[in-house]
Amino acid sequence: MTRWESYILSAEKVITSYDGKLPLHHYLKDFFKVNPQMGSRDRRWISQLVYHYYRLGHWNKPGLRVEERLLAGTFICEQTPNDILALLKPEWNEKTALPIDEKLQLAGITAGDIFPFPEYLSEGLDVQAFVRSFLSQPKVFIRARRGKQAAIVQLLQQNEVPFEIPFEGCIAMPNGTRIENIITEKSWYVVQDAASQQTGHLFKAHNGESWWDACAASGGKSILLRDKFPDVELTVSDIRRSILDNLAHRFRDARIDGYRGYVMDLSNPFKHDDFRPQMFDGIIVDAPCSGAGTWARSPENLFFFQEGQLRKYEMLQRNITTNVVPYLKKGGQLVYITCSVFASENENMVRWLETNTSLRAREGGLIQGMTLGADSMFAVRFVKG
Ligand SMILES: C[S@@+](CC[C@H](N)C(=O)[O-])C[C@H]1O[C@@H](n2cnc3c(N)ncnc32)[C@H](O)[C@@H]1O
Repeated sequence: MTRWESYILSAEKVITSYDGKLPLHHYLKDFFKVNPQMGSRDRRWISQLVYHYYRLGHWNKPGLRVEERLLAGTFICEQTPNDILALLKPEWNEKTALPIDEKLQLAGITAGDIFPFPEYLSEGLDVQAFVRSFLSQPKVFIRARRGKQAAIVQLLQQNEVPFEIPFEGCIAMPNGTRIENIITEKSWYVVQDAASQQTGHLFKAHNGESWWDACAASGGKSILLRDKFPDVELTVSDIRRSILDNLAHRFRDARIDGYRGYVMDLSNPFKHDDFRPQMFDGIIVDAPCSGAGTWARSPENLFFFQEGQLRKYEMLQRNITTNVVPYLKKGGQLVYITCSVFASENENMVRWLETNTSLRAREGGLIQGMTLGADSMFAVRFVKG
């Protein structure tokens, strides 16, 4: 058996045992841990094959074999000839540099095969660009902090790292760039997708105000808020202690201090001695969601997605947002964010909140990241009437 055939076999092994419950990169890590004989080149190729497989989303046809789909994925997603196609599908190997639409046609795959849910998408989304975005790994973005852009740029140039600056403070680099080895001072930057950085335009705080990042995760939005408004009083919460521990670690690296952190499940109405009605000037609800705007980074979620899951997210988003509104001052702001491109989690949720709560939408909408090689998100700023 050639090295390439054994890569295909290993990729098949991963795919047939993987059920989508763990993030794919964790699953692959565990797979390689129990297969220590595989070297770094083997690991890279097997991972790439598996990712290519999932990038084809919901494409299927009668009798489609895993190997056939792995080869189709490799043809569509790789831009240069490679040994796998040379051995197993030579007629495609010389065509890898063709435009993506021609390659899809040659492989007999349509955008609708990959993503058969266009009717659920948010208004105004460029569907073709969205589906094409699944077929390559997005870039990695950092946000330069506290006037450090020039110093970061100098380091990137010294290390011959190709980069772009799509807008002030945002630096895009090829995926896989080992930023931490190049910029060793961790407080100079945060890793944050371009779309996520853009949500900050809706944070219209005033210094001294009290803000609550209600679904804080590791604190990406909180750090953005504090960078813009260093004197904002910050409260953060999330559903699990381990998440807040990660946040504490990230805040230390970012030199953010003086905040209050709470473990809270906001899907049910709650009472807490430290939370009084109308105590916050601003609330950020970066809600749990389908994550569809980030599927180019995690194509396994595209593969396992079923439209029935949307209802669960819709209910969670309604409940979390409704449960935090009483803690917002009259005239205060709530920024609702998802990394989804589905209408039910985005504009339909805005309509529902306007009908069922005292929130009134003021500005914002869909942030399409595809042309930048970034994620897509949705963010709207409400004011409480
Ligand atoms: C999209 S992430 C937030 C990302 C974060 N704001 C950032 O910028 O990195 C959504 C977060 O909501 C949290 N979450 C999920 N269900 C929740 C619940 N019932 N109550 C509170 N938080 C919840 C998740 O644990 C997750 O960390």
